[in-house]
Amino acid sequence: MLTSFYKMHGLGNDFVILDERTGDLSLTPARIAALAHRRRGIGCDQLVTLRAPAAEGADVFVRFFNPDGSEAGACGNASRCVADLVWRLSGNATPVLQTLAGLLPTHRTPDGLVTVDMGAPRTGWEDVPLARAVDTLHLPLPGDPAAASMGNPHATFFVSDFAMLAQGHALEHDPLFPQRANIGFARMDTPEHMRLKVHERGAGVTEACGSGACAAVVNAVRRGLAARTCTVELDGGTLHITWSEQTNHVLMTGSATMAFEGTVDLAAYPS
Ligand SMILES: N[C@H](CCC[C@H](N)C(=O)O)C(=O)O
Repeated sequence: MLTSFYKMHGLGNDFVILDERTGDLSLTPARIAALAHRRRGIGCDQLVTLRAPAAEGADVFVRFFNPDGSEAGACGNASRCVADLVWRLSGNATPVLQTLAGLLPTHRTPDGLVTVDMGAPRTGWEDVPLARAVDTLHLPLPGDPAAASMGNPHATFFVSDFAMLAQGHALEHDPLFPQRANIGFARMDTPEHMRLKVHERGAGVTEACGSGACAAVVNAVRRGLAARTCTVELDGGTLHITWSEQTNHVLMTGSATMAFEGTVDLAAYPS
C-alpha cells in the first residue's frame, strides 16, 4: 500500500512530512532511520509527522524525528514548512502547531515568508537540560559556550572562524548534555548580523537550523553580543529572529519550500 509524503525544506534543511491523521504509520526508530537514509530511503534531515491536535486551539499536532530515530521537541525550519503545507492544503494562513515544545502560532508575511512564534527560551540548567547545576551563560567547556533550550537543547559557541565545527560530533555527545545537544557556532559580524553554522543532534551539520538560530540569538543577547532583532545567515540562507522583550517569546521568520510530493511503500521499510 503506497503512502503519500511531502518533501519540503527550510533553507536547505530538508524534511519528509507524513500525515498520520488518516491512520498510524507504525513509524519505529528503525523505519524512521531507513526513510531518512540518503541512498536507501527518501532522505531527509528530519522526518515530520502530522496528527490530529489534542490541545485546545491547535490545528495540527506535529512531531519531529532525526535520521538516527531520536525525537526532537522543536524544529524551527520544519515548523515553517508545516505551516506552509497546512496553508496549501486548507487555506488556513495562521495555523497553530501543537508540538512537544508547546503551541506555536504561525502566520504568513506579505512577501510569502512564514513567521513562527517559537515560544520562550528555557535557560535554566535543568531545562536545557545539563547534567549538573552550572551557569548556562558560561558552560565549563573549552570554548566557553552558552546553552539554552527552544524545546530542544542547544549550545552556542561564539567564534571568529568555523574550525571548531569539526568538534561538533564530540560536543553533541559531551556528558554535560544528558540528552545530547545541537551545537551552534556563531560569528557576530555586527550586533544585528550573525553568521551561524550548526552541528545538529542526531543529524550532523545541516544547511540551516531554525531552533538553533533562535537559541544562538538568545545566547548572544544574554552575552550582550547581539541586538534582540538579529539577522542570522546560515549556509542555506537567512532567518530573521526577534526575541521579544515584552513577551519573552522568540519569533522566527524565513522561507518554506515545497520540493515535491511522492508516494512510498512503507512495507519495504523495517517495522
Ligand atoms: N533542524 C531543526 C532542528 C532539529 C533539532 C534536532 N536535531 C534535535 O535533536 O533537537 C530546526 O530547524 O530547528
